[in-house]
Amino acid sequence: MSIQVRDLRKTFGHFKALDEVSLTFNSGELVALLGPSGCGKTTLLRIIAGLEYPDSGAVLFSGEDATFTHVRERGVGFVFQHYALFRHMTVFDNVAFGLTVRPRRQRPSRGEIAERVHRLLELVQLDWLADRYPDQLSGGQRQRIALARALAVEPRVLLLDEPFGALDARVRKDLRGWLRRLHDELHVTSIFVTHDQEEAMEVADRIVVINQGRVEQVGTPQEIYNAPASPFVYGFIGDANRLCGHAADGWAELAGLRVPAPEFGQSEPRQVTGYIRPHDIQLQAGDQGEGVAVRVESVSQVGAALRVSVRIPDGDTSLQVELPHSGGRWPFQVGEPVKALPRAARVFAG
Ligand SMILES: Nc1ncnc2c1ncn2[C@@H]1O[C@H](COP(=O)(O)OP(=O)(O)OP(=O)(O)O)[C@@H](O)[C@H]1O
Repeated sequence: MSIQVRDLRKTFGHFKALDEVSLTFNSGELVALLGPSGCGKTTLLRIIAGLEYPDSGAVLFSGEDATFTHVRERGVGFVFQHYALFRHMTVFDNVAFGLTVRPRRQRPSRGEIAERVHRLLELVQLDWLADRYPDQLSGGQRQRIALARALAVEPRVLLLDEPFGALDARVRKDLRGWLRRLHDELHVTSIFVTHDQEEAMEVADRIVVINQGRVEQVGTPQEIYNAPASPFVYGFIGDANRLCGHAADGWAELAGLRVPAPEFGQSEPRQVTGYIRPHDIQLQAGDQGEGVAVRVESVSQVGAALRVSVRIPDGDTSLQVELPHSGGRWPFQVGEPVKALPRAARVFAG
């Protein structure tokens, strides 16, 4: 099922939590709502769920207005960060819950419920825990059971609010891969909230970047990473060197680095801010050749990459550079003069 939100606004007192938010979530897509704390992600998710109503604007499910449809009638499944499974119920009964509380006429038979619960427990690979109680599970297992429980009622939409937020880094990483695979199997339209850019990049088909209640950019993880639409997105997604300078005649001068700036064709210099990814800077040993002369400040190896910090002499600007490194001796030593040449940059006014 597709979901559309149109011109959503929501205020709490004088505070604008959502400001003219319009988005389309395609049927069967897995979309991440990504942004810093307090930007409005959860408010948007709650409005889609029917747990909150907007001040104005509309929510459409498969093209039909569902803005004020009751949460029970929307056919949504939820998983929250601290999803309280019923402590006095076994895993089996927790997953069966949504089916057993249905009115008699809509309720599947006991046999059908048992079959569906076991199928879901197999899907989340925890069938062997059916008789345990929530207190006897790890945090990661609890979230998988919470997901099985949300899926039991065959929701048309799955909404996940920081589902792995409370888990440690290792378990989070495992569960991300697992969620992606599960989604590929089920294709339920799913929206998940996260403030973790790596999680969004790894799991989502598309990412919606939100800042202060407004949509900054929507795109695939590659689009968002390779072509950030605003300084905010540059600062929020991936690492970037941020440099101030001036631009005119199609070129920008950023702390001594000269980069193309085709949007600034005017002859009067304008103040700009440029962003350069660490892996978009080339380093060449010595003081010959193209680029700006810099000095190596520090070198460290992180996995298969070499992180080099270099200092531009006229001022106190440091550049972070990332180079692939397959082992062996480091090509640059601290204190050495090198030439830095940016291969790609993006320049914004101001
Ligand atoms: N019921 C409420 N009453 C007053 N203010 C609220 C209410 N719910 C949310 N807010 C405010 O609206 C803003 C957006 O909140 P929201 O929970 O949507 O942010 P978020 O992006 O999900 O943040 P986080 O990642 O920290 O959960 C916040 O500043 C929050 O304090």
